[in-house]
Amino acid sequence: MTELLTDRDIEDARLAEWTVDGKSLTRTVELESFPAAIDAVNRVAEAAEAADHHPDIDIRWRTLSFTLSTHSAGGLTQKDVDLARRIDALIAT
Ligand SMILES: C[C@H](O)[C@H](O)[C@H]1CNC2=NC(N)=NC(=O)C2=N1
Repeated sequence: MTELLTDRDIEDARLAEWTVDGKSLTRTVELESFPAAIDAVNRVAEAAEAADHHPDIDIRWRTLSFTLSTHSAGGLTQKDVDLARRIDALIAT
């Protein structure tokens, strides 16, 4: 099983756009339009499936919220940090 990260590990990862609640990481982003938001969701979905690690995604018109947690570990792992970085790259404008 993948190991849980410490608070220090998460700080050191410097995920500037993400907020941490202890057991999950969240980033909310506003895209330029609803189709642009859906395109972003599709890019993230493809990366998530390839990594076999899946975010919770909330879609509200053109605002997306991604919430990351490793359910099988009961908290944050390196998989979440890696996926956060992938999401940052995939939604960068
Ligand atoms: C079998 C497969 O690896 C697991 O079901 C994966 C799939 N995607 C997952 N995604 C997330 N976020 N947490 C998990 O524990 C998880 N488990």
